Amino acid sequence: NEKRWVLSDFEVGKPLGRGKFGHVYLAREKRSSQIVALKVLFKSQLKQSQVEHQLRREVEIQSHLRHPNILRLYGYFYDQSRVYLILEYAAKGELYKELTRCKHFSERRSATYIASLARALIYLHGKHVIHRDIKPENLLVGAQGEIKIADFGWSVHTFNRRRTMCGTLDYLPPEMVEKTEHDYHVDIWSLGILCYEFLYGVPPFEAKEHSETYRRIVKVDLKFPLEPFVSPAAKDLISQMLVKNSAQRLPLHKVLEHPWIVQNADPSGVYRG
Ligand SMILES: CC[C@@H](NC(=O)c1cc2[nH]nc(NC(=O)c3ccc(N4CCN(C)CC4)cc3)c2s1)c1ccccc1
Repeated sequence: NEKRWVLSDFEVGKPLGRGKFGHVYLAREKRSSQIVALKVLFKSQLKQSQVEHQLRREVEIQSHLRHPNILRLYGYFYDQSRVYLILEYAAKGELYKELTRCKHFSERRSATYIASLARALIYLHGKHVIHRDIKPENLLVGAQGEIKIADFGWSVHTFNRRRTMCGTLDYLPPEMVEKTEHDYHVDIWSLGILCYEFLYGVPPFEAKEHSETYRRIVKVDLKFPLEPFVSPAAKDLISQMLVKNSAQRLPLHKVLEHPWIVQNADPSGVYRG
């Protein structure tokens, strides 16, 4: 959008949350009265972490995406000290807070979210984009209860490679932990981790020490607790996604055809409780 936005185009409201390098606020664009989320990032912090290129990529990628389960980026602007991203407002907030509150999700709710995310990833991969950071903290919930992938800070176009990694190891597949080459199959692994965490409330390879998590990931040391009860079909799907050899992970379109998804996911992609 060639429109040049400025801060005075918006009435800024309450803070909605915070993340790396800044905060996000509820805001209203004055001319259209459209409600948006205004993400404000500090240039100083971006510079000292050398992530300006990553932010440019996030903006470039997310601004061209159009999918019901991917948070829209409408535009951006900057001033002396900050960069502002004009984002779609997800009215039901952060998914991980809901997961913390519920402890774990039902099979229907989990399957509905996993199906929506599989469709969003099929769309992304079709555009040669890998998200690479699919985890509860980067998922939001829209007004109708639909799940939305946010924060494309770690996404890349498949032709270029990646550098160092920070944040939780839990979601990293073996090839990223072992720093070997990787491709869009990493998102299938993360979706399997996410499915497990939705159902059990914790990621499968969680451990006290990073070194222990690392060992469990590369070994694919997958165990299913006895509580809460989870159907064999769900375990089968997770086991077909958390496969060390990335080429053998269940392709996303097969995830959508899996019996557990077919029998449990709400076709509308919205969990109505
Ligand atoms: C995912 C992190 C990322 N966040 C975004 O980009 C974000 C983009 C974006 N769009 N809409 C959001 N909505 C909210 O954050 C939100 C939070 C709580 C809400 N409720 C509170 C409880 N109540 C009962 C219902 C309403 C409603 C909406 C967020 S966060 C980020 C990264 C860096 C810096 C700031 C933010």
